[in-house]
Amino acid sequence: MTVVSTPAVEITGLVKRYGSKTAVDGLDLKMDRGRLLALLGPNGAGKTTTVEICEGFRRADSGSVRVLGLDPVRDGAALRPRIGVMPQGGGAYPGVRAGEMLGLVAACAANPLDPAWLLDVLGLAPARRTPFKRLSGGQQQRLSLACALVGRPELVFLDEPTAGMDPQARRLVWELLGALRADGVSVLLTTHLMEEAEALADDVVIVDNGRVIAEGTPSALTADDADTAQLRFKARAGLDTDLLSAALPEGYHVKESAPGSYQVSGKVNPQVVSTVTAWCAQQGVLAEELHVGKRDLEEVFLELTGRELRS
Ligand SMILES: Nc1ncnc2c1ncn2[C@@H]1O[C@H](COP(=O)(O)OP(=O)(O)OP(=O)(O)O)[C@@H](O)[C@H]1O
Repeated sequence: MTVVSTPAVEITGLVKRYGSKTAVDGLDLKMDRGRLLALLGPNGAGKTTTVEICEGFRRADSGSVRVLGLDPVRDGAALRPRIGVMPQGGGAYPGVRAGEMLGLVAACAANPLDPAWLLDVLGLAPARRTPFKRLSGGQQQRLSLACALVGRPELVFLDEPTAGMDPQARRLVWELLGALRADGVSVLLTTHLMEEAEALADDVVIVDNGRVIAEGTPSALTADDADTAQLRFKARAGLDTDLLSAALPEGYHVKESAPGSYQVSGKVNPQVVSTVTAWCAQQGVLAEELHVGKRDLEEVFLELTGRELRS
């Protein structure tokens, strides 16, 4: 007998308005079990709203949302023990100690992980007696992650899990998320850090203005059309790209994909690089961040929207 498992998350035509503001505007998303999916987008794109609807904290205005095959509002009681939630900003009783808080959450689960082990893995063992309000922002975030994971959820929602963490703490969290994924846990995280999405995700969904504007594996999203390395650089906005295109061999074309970000289409060779830098020098312009190679997710976003991801 073939067992067809329902997707971890399936969203169709999701719409959510706050007054006259449409935060989510017809969003479709499907996430299979055992995947780590990063919902990537700039501030205000609708990521948190989407995740909160999946968690059952907010109601959709229209559209359909299924989490592990269940309706997050109607079937909330059945769903809650099976999912882990790390909300943006976290929160706890200010006086509760880190270890006590995790112990309390663990006590509510049928088959919890060992809280002491989890504190250790997340670098929180030395802080286990520290009251929540005295933990650093990054420690509070890690404790919030520990609380989301201690009940061995099948699916975890993490809203900007590493926001405000130093690089070392971020590395610990990335390692733990990698281990979860290896164990077959499904993870949906939101981020506006493209490095995070590239480092962790099996699948990336880029949202902007409440809609999906691109989706796929990180390598599919960043693959160039011609499968060749391309040349990109930054300089002051408004360079005469027609003039620069004319200076290049036939078939090459330069476009300003966003103010001050330039992209040369065509296969890069040493002569093209030298012509571009020489032409900029003639204009008295410094070509900065000269980059030959595949696009990264930041550049994919820039090309799709003409805006920086971290706006
Ligand atoms: N409770 C609310 N009342 C009114 N507007 C809201 C509310 N929550 C969110 N919004 C608006 O809805 C839009 C989407 O917000 P949301 O928090 O879902 O985006 P986001 O992608 O998670 O952003 P960020 O990366 O900043 O967390 C934004 O314009 C936001 O200002």
